[in-house]
Amino acid sequence: MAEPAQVPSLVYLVTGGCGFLGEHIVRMLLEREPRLRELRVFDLHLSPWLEELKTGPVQVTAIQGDVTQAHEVAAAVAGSHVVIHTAGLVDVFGKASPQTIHRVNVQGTQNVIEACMQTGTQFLIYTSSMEVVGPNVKGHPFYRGNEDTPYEAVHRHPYPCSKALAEQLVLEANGRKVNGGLPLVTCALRPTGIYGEGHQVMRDFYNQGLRFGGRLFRAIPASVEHGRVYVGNVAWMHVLVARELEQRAALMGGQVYFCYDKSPYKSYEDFNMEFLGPCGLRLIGTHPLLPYWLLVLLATLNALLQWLLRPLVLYTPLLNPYTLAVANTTFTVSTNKAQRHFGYKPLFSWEESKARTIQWVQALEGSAW
Ligand SMILES: NC(=O)c1ccc[n+]([C@@H]2O[C@H](COP(=O)([O-])OP(=O)(O)OC[C@H]3O[C@@H](n4cnc5c(N)ncnc54)[C@H](O)[C@@H]3O)[C@@H](O)[C@H]2O)c1
Ligand SMILES: CC(C)CCC[C@@H](C)[C@H]1CC[C@H]2[C@@H]3[C@H](O)C=C4C[C@@H](O)CC[C@]4(C)[C@H]3CC[C@]12C
Repeated sequence: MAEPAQVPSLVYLVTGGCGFLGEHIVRMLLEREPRLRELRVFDLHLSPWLEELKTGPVQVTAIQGDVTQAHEVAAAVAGSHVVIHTAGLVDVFGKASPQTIHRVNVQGTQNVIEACMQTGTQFLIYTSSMEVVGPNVKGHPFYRGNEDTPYEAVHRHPYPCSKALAEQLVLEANGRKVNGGLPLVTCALRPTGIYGEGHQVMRDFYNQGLRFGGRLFRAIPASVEHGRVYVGNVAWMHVLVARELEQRAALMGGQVYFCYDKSPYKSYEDFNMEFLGPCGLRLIGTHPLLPYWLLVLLATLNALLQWLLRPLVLYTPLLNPYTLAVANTTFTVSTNKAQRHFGYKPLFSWEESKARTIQWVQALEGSAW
């Protein structure tokens, strides 16, 4: 006998749903979650494209709100079956103060957890990050590691510190009783460097290349491997976890999963050139054009300039001591934990991921960016 038609009955909430990853999660849910009755998109800044999503069969509710405001979070969470919490300040460039990063990423996550407890929402998926693990302050490489690989996760920068604290809150909340007496089931997903349509850093590299006559100048040794993952596969993993978490709560609850796909291991710059090259840019140099000590000096000068200019203007270059250190430290993952625990397989091949990203960069040419 055919399966009874699944009556759309579920309410999902995506915090940060208007961001780079959030938008892909929202669109993926509408395309691939047939049980959805309502999709709530909660964000500090609502995007115009949300309006076009309101014409479909699923009720799309746009909620302008701030995760640091507990009452706003509780109102958005109330009545939802699943919360995907991806809102956050992804700042390694000094745009926000350490206090603000902590308030949004840590206190905001605590507010989401408390809202689930108070309103009886049982399932919470948190978008964590590779940076919860590393690279650490000692610059230790993490080479083709997995969720169980021993690694000294020691951080000083506000962003990785905030992600580590937030992830810990989410995992510790697993099993606590929500209103109504049922257990909260949580898990955390750790993407490595996400790329794809809408990636701001990729835009910055592209615009920098255009400013230098189509040339980018190598600053990172080609031997330093960085793990990257396509945004569509990260979104797909979120959708899959949200679907499987109820049936596999005993196995998946309180777990962390790296987000991965078949994207090749390359240096950060060489990987970017997979997309920027076909769009006319050239990476000059087979080795870094400047010695590392000079890059450290330039990065330090950038940090000093940022501090001096802050009362007048926000100066946030790509190169600073932290980004230089991260870029120069190998960090790649090799795991199949997500496949073993909930049957994850990348939705997009490397070829498809590459083609989609190139198409997006090419469309940037005439854009206002
Ligand atoms: N981009 C990456 O490479 C990457 C890698 C690993 C993990 N992550 C994580 O993925 C998540 C999304 O990252 P992204 O790259 O899409 O960033 P993004 O900045 O594009 O999206 C974040 C969204 O959160 C919203 N937001 C920020 N502060 C808020 C607040 N106080 N209240 C409500 N909404 C708020 C922003 O408006 C934005 O729409 C983050 O948690 C980040 O730590 C990103
Ligand atoms: C030599 C300099 C010009 C460095 C330029 C590259 C630099 C801006 C890149 C290199 C590595 C990038 C980070 C890495 O992909 C992982 C993450 C974790 C994620 O949670 C947020 C983004 C972040 C920090 C990337 C930011 C940009 C970085 C530092």
